[in-house]
Amino acid sequence: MSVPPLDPGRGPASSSLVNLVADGLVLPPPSATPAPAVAGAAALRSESSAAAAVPTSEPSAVAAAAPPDIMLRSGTIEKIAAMMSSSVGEDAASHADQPKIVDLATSKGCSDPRYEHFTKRLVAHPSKEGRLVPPHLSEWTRAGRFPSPFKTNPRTLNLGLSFVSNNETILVDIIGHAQHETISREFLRCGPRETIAFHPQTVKAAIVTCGGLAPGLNTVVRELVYTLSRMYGVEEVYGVPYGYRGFYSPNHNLRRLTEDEVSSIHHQGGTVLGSSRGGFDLKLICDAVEDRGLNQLFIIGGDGTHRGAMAIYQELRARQSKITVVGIPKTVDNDFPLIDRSFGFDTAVEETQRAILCAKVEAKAAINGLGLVKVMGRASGQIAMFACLASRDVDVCLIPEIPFELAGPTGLFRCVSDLFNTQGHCVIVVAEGAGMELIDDDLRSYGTDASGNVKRPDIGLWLRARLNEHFASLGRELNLKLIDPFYMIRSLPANATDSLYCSLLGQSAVHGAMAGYSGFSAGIVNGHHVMLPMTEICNRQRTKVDVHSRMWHRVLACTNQPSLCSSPKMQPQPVAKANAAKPSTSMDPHPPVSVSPVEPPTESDTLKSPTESGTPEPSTEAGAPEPSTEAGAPE
Ligand SMILES: Nc1ncnc2c1ncn2[C@@H]1O[C@H](COP(=O)(O)OP(=O)(O)O)[C@@H](O)[C@H]1O
Ligand SMILES: O=P(O)(O)OC[C@H]1O[C@](O)(COP(=O)(O)O)[C@@H](O)[C@@H]1O
Repeated sequence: MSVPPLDPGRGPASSSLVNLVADGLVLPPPSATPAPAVAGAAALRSESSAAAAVPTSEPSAVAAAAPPDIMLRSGTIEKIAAMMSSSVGEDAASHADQPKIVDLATSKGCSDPRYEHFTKRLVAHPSKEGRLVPPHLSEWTRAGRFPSPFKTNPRTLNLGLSFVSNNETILVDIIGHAQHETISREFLRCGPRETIAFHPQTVKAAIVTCGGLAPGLNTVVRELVYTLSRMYGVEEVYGVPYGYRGFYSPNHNLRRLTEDEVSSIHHQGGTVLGSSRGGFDLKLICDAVEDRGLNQLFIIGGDGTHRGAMAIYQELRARQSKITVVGIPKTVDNDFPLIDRSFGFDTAVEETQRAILCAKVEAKAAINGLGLVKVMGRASGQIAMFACLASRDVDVCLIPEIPFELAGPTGLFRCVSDLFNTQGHCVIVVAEGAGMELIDDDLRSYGTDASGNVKRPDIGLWLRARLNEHFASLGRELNLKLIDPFYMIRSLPANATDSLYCSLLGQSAVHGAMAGYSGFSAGIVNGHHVMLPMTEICNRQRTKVDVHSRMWHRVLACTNQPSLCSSPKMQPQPVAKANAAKPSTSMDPHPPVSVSPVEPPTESDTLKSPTESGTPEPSTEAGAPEPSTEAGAPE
């Protein structure tokens, strides 16, 4: 594929900020430099010749990358208010699009009642720290400045209309309160930039997929290849086999990825590149990247992968390499911090519903039928929670964030008995990390996987054994069917929603890399695609279900399940603040997989037998007290 000619012409002034500058309402940045004139495509055959042709100096490159502070002249608010259409005051979404016209210092002086809410509620963070801008190559190396090929490539000419400026941000904290102002952090918006940092013919991109599978991995890979190649004219894109180790392993070669090669991969589940856990060796990876002349890395993975990507970014930056490191968040568990949701989650929930329906059918067809469905989610109950809500066929949802008891008047055994009494059957969904507080300390974990994730006993098998034992001891019939769609829900190709999401993620990642941003991940926040600095991601814990949230209350309303835990010290703690940063910023070589959100149970809490830890149940189906059962070791 030939490289589209590059043209020095400027694109249309798409940003409202540009118009405000033109109108003299917003002061331009002191060092704002017009886009450089470029001789033409021939002059850009190599980046070095292009760099010579373009009057690129370090300060101007920085100016292009770092958004200027926006200063407002006094009285500006009124002028802007007068300029804006009357519809703006009525639509919260359009407010969110215009956060920066608010000046905290002068907002009180805004007399237009239409902007009262606007100034109170949607205030961009006044400090620079609140504007979470990802690093840019120009901060440590000589970044190129080239006009985007969108301006002249006949196939993408119209895309020039959708350029995004470095001043467009998305507010993170968007819930307004009448009583006080909401000061929001901002992320830089994704999208094609007018000026790019790489000449497309010099790009040597590599894509790697790490960790567990998620629906849509191949769709992301395909979109990365297509965006690089079709939108920018990049010719060299490589796939790294089997995760991080594929960068340096003598047993595997990088695989050239062309449009033809990847055109149909989105119809397959899994990842055509292969994936793995473990194998992260910072020096070997960075040396291999430099030796192979790679200059754009697209790293698709979860929180572990991102800690690795962050380390790679930091190391390459320290080496002053002109290499961008871009992450794309992946985890089927949907517990990646900051983003609205992770790709593949929707597909996984949809597939889980099928298992739930199957459980329901089996349960209803039997005397005292119990359908038990075990789903993924070692630290977070997101899949279980959303699948329960979506299917509406579940009686009990068990998640890692909420401890539960088996015996006693509020325990699971009693709850199941009651359901048999009232409706003759029941359906339970359990997330893999749930119930760990019931399992003896020595059996709760058995080592770690190659990435350092703690291995847990199978809660589905364990619960089945306990329930069977309990009902057998009562002499009461139980027909329990354990349905384990564990790997089935993540090995599918993406559904339509996830597929679209994956495509946009791939495009966002490429636009950011071509613009010269690094150490960031493309993600969706409040419905908009943004660049999340990796520091922000790596300083946060995985997202957990907040049991005091409205979403969990919806689950309780949907399942009608009682509290399954009477012990006050085992009550779940509120999630202090969603996406709250960890106190420490240090890299954690093997991040602990936190399963229990409450203080670890003491020995007396650990289940020896249900009756030891709970009150005997007052009645059985026949009205007699249920005898105790023995809790054995997990299977
Ligand atoms: N703290 C870390 N620092 C560097 N690399 C890590 C770290 N944690 C995990 N990795 C690497 O990231 C890759 C994927 O990690 P893993 O935890 O298996 O999946 P995920 O990224 O989905 O959480 C593995 O190759 C692993 O070695
Ligand atoms: O058997 P594997 O490959 O280790 O995967 C199991 C784990 O993968 C997960 O889906 C999460 O994987 P990631 O963290 O890599 O996204 C967990 O829910 C599950 O415990």
